[in-house]
Amino acid sequence: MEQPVIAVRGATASLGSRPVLRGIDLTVGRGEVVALLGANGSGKSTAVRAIVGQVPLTGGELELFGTPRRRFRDWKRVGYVPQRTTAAGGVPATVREVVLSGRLARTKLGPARRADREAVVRALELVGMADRAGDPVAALSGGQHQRVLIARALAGEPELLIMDEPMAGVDLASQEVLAEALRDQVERGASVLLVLHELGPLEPLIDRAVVLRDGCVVHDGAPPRAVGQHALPGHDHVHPHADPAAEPIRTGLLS
Ligand SMILES: Nc1ncnc2c1ncn2[C@@H]1O[C@H](COP(=O)(O)OP(=O)(O)OP(=O)(O)O)[C@@H](O)[C@H]1O
Repeated sequence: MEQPVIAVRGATASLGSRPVLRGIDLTVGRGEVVALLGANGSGKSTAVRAIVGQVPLTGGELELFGTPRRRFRDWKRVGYVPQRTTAAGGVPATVREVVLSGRLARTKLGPARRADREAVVRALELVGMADRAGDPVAALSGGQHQRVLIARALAGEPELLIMDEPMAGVDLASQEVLAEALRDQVERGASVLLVLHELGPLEPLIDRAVVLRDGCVVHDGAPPRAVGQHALPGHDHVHPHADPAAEPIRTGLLS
C-alpha cells in the first residue's frame, strides 16, 4: 500500500491529568478525505492538535508523510485550520495579510513574490472573499473570519489539509462555497482530515469516517448515513426533547 500521509498508531495523550486519547489508530491515505466524528469532548480536537504538534503524545506513534512527527519539518506540505477562536478577531491585520501568512513556510519570512500574491488571490476567490481582501479581519463576521482562515490554509497549496470544524458558524450558502473549495483541493490531489460535527454539504466528498468516543476509535469505515442524529455510535443525547410534538430540526448527524 502507498505510504499514508497521516499514520497514527496507539496514540495516547493527556490534558492536565486527564487521559484524552486512549490508544487511537488513524490513517489518511494519499488523496483520501477522512472525517473525524464524535460527541463533544470525545477527543477530536486533541487528536488533530497532536497531529500538528500542539499536543504531545504520551505513547504510540505518529508519522506524517512517512516521517516520525518529531523529525517532520516540511510544514509547507500541511495546511491547518484550527478550531475557531474569537481571539483572532482582535488581530489588527487585513484579510490579505492573514491569508498571506499561510505562505510563511514557503516565503521563509522573505518578501511576498508574485506567486505568493497570486496564491492569496486564488485562495480568497475559492472561499468567495476576494472582494474583502483589503478589509481588516476585525470587521468580519464569525463565518467570514472562518472563511479567511480556510483561505489561509489553502494559500499554502498544501498536500494535506487538516481542518477542525471548518463549517462551525458558517451559514449554509457559505458552506456550499467551502464544499466547492474543498472539492477543488481534492481534485488537485490533496488529502484531507476534517473534524466535523455533521457531514452536511461535505458528505459527498468524504471517503471514510473515524468516530471517537471517550478517546477511543469506535468506528472506522464508511461514513454513517445521514438518517438522523441517533444513528451514530457515541452520539450524546444533548438536544432538547422538552416538547415531544416539536421534533428538533435534523441538520445532520451530530449536531
Ligand atoms: N486544557 C485542558 N485541560 C484539561 N482537559 C481538557 C483541556 N482541553 C480539553 N480538555 C478535555 O479533553 C476532552 C477532549 O477535548 P477535545 O477538545 O479534544 O474534544 P472534542 O471531541 O474536539 O470536542 P468538541 O466537539 O466539543 O470540540 C474534553 O473532555 C475536554 O473537556
